[in-house]
Amino acid sequence: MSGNILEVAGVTKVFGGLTAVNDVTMNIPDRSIVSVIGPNGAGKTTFFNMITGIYEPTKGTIRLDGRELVGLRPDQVTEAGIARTFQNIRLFSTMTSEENIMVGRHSRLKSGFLDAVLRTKKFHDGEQEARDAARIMLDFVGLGKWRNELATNLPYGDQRKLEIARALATTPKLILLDEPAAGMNPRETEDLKALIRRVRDELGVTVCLIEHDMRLVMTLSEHITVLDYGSLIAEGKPHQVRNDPRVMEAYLGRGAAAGDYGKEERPHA
Ligand SMILES: Nc1ncnc2c1ncn2[C@@H]1O[C@H](COP(=O)(O)OP(=O)(O)OP(=O)(O)O)[C@@H](O)[C@H]1O
Repeated sequence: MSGNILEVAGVTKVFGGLTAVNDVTMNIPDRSIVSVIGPNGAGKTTFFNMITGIYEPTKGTIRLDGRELVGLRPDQVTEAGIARTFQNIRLFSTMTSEENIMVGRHSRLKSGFLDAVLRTKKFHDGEQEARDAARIMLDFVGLGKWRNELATNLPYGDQRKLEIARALATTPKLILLDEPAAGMNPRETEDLKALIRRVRDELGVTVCLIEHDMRLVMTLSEHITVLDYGSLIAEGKPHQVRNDPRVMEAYLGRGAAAGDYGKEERPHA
């Protein structure tokens, strides 16, 4: 065993004439918290989309615990042990918090279509298991009191936590969070930071985030990978990346302020 939960080697994605991700190699150690950063359009989301099977890489390999993921569908990647949240909230607004998580749990249910139609014992057992798992996850993220509330009625920060709970309900080995702090106020961001640490420490789930909030990235990450125009331009511990001239140039070149680069691009609450 290499000690890496994920090994991405030489991954490239070309859209027409544009190379969105260019020959990126990145290893994520098991049970670590790591970040992928970079200016807008650097290729971060495309990178996540390749890991999760939404896009097939033009080149390169992606291994989870030694198993090749390239060629798998998104649901098969979830089944293999990778969960994710998206940049924009993607909850079902007409469902309760609990139901939103049960949907996330779906890929783990063993009963099939016929079991559902015939309402077999297997179906009921599966349904109960999904409900129990949803409650455990709601309690874990501190949303137990919102169990029967429509997702759309939850405060913004709690909706983002609900998305994390839904992803965790698939019992992943690795969770990818795409801009989890976007739009959060400082108190919500602090809460989020504590939750991400608990996901790793208490559930043993490896965390990889894309994030523009540099304060969060620098205080939470054990390792940071920096992309610019699709290429990896720097990586290392937060203090190494923060002081890397290539990183400063990548951000400053686009008019960001030193020390807080990237942040002014967000409409902050
Ligand atoms: N499906 C697609 N077809 C064509 N071009 C795409 C597609 N998806 C992304 N791109 C392009 O690839 C480049 C990288 O985009 P991507 O969304 O991965 O960047 P990002 O680093 O996540 O940016 P942001 O921080 O703004 O979310 C951009 O130039 C984008 O326009």
